[in-house]
Amino acid sequence: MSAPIGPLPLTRNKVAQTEDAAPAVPIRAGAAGLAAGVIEAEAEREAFQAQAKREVIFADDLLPGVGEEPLTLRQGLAAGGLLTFTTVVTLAALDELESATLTTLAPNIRDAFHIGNSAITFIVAAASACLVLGAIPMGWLADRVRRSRIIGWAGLAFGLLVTASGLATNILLLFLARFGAGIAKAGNNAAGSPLLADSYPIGVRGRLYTTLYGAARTTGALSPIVVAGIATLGGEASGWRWPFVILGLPILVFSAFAFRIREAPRGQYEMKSVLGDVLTEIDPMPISLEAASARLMRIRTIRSAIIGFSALGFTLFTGGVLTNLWGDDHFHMTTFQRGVMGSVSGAALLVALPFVAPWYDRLYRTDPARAMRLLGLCMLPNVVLLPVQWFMPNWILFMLVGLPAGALSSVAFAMIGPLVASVVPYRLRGVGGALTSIYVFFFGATLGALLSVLLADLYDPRVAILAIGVPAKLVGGLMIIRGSSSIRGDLSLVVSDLRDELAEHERQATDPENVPALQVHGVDFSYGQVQVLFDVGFEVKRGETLALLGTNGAGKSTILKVIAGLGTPTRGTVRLGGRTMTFVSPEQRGRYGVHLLPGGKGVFASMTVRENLEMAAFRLRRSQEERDRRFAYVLAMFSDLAGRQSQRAGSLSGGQQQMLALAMVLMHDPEVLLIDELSLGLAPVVVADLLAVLERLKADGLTIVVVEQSLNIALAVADRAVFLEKGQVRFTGPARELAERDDLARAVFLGAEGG
Ligand SMILES: Nc1ncnc2c1ncn2[C@@H]1O[C@H](COP(=O)(O)OP(=O)(O)OP(=O)(O)O)[C@@H](O)[C@H]1O
Repeated sequence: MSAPIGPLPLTRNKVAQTEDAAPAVPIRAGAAGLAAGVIEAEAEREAFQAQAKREVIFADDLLPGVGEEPLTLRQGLAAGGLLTFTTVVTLAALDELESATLTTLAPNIRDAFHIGNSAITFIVAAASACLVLGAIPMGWLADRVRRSRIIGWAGLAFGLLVTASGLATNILLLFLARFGAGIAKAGNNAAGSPLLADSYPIGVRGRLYTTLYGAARTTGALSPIVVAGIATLGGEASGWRWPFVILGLPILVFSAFAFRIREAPRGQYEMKSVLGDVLTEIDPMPISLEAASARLMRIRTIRSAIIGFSALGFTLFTGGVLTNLWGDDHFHMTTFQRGVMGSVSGAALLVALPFVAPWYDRLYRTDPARAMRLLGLCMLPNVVLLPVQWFMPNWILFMLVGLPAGALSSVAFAMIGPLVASVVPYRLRGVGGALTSIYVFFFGATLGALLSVLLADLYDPRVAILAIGVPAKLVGGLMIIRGSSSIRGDLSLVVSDLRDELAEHERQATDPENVPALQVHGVDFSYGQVQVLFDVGFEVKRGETLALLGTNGAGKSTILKVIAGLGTPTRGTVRLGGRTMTFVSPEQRGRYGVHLLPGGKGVFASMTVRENLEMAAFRLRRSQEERDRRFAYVLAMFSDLAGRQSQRAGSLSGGQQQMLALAMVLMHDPEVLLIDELSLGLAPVVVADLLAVLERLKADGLTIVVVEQSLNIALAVADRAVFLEKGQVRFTGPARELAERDDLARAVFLGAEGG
């Protein structure tokens, strides 16, 4: 179902544009009065923040994937074609089929290369770490380039390196091959998962991801037998080489299929569901890992899922080992019996998945919060089942009680993928998945493993499981259940982002000539837990100068930082020339022509004027011609500086230093120039010189956003003005009109009128 676009049932509370939105702090006598005033002002700020922060929640049937017609798995697969699904799942299964090579063959490899136990243990550990570490670069790539190519190339590399591991002539080569294989293996996980989300309808995601997970888990469980079987057939001396060589080959073959996968448009099912149409972005700007992570960690559902699943991950690495150790020590189980126990547990997961996955999909269609709660609820029975299991008198009962416990945990893990995919902005799915696995595996599983080892060593495996596993399942389950209350809000964010994109798309289609140079739409920004920008939005036309005015602490500098990429908004979009720039790094923005002149001292005091300019020209070091051109331009504009090139910057006057700082920014040839506090603390005559420079820049076609404390200066320089108060836009319009708004103008004058 696709939702019609029309008036939206918003519940965001807009603050009325009245004078009393900016209450003055009462002036009292003495320190006590001042303290009371500050406390009162702080309380007011918090109340204001709580009010302004209220969420936008869309009606359920406007959320992506909610209220849609039920789909069978077959129908879902038909929508995206079988090739994508079969290739991703087969590669995941083949990847896991070789997963036990190193561990199973460790003694043979140790003997073949005459190394010690510690060396082979180190190689096994390093190879596992590479898999997790590889997730981040692969996830980052998956958000930038065609995912089918990542799967293809990473698969080929993985297949080759697996095969090469079997041909290694010394331990260093084997180590390098496993190191590379670990990183390459992350490619299919990191790119396959977002590709599935974009290739198949939202209504079958639970089933798709669980099939992927189930296939990988099954072949992973079979891996030791397959590896040991091939090695045995291969003979005593070089038998260990054969599993690598043989298992690498099918990976190579299936990786070749990946190149034939059609690259699904990013976010297409969210767009179809919310907008009824698919928008494609031509030449998207590259996403920065830092900005993507910052945004993702601000999504409450993701935060809860990450904490919840990391807690669950505490027994991920060690649960199996401790179970087997207990079976051996306590029940004196034979190797065969332990093998049976392991296989039966694996089979229990395969029995549980076909029930829970469609259930998740069904719940998600009607109520995403309940779908998320289901995952948390899957964990809670473990809180009771684990103690019962670990006090069973014999191994059969130990195994039987362990079946539902293990299956339910695994089912919850299998569902991380669809849950994360639903709330992550579609541009960030690769990094979103990678970040989740880093947390779950590194912080959860590794920390849990260390604690388990410690407790198992000090006491016994049962104490380790009960002391770590039980609280971990309780905390994990409850965190996920608690997090379910935020999923509607986070899905609503997905909807508002998509609607904003559609509006922009339509606008660009109807009026391509008038795409603004800079757009800031619906930006929320927080420093830690303190939100300082609320739904801030404005546009700047090409060649226009916009003044940002406002009271102290209103958020003017912060919005400039958001535009320059020095802060990632929790919500909202920044566009440059109509292209989304929200998640682009500050360096990249610089390359696209966005430059910030920050407030305060912006020069290197101990260096000369020339050296400062040379520093600024560093980026142009490869083009002497361009460098000379910029020097000539800047020195012509700042003739006073031209005559002081050998003078130390620290010995210049405040005004000259401000000129030099501006000159340094201009060395970068900006298209959009952001200036924070242009005139602060400068003498009127210097300010007049600066204004003349700005006039020239305007004449040269630069788009300028300038933060100004002084209304007079803003009026002198700007075409339009935006007035911010307590993080909200209170006025947008011609600068002259702002001067006529007594209520707002007074706030500036009462703040710091300098000009
Ligand atoms: N790095 C930071 N960490 C925490 N809070 C910050 C940080 N920088 C600014 N703030 C807070 O964010 C709010 C907005 O600050 P910002 O500097 O953007 O305001 P401004 O309008 O530029 O104010 P001013 O004109 O006084 O510089 C203020 O309450 C400020 O105290």
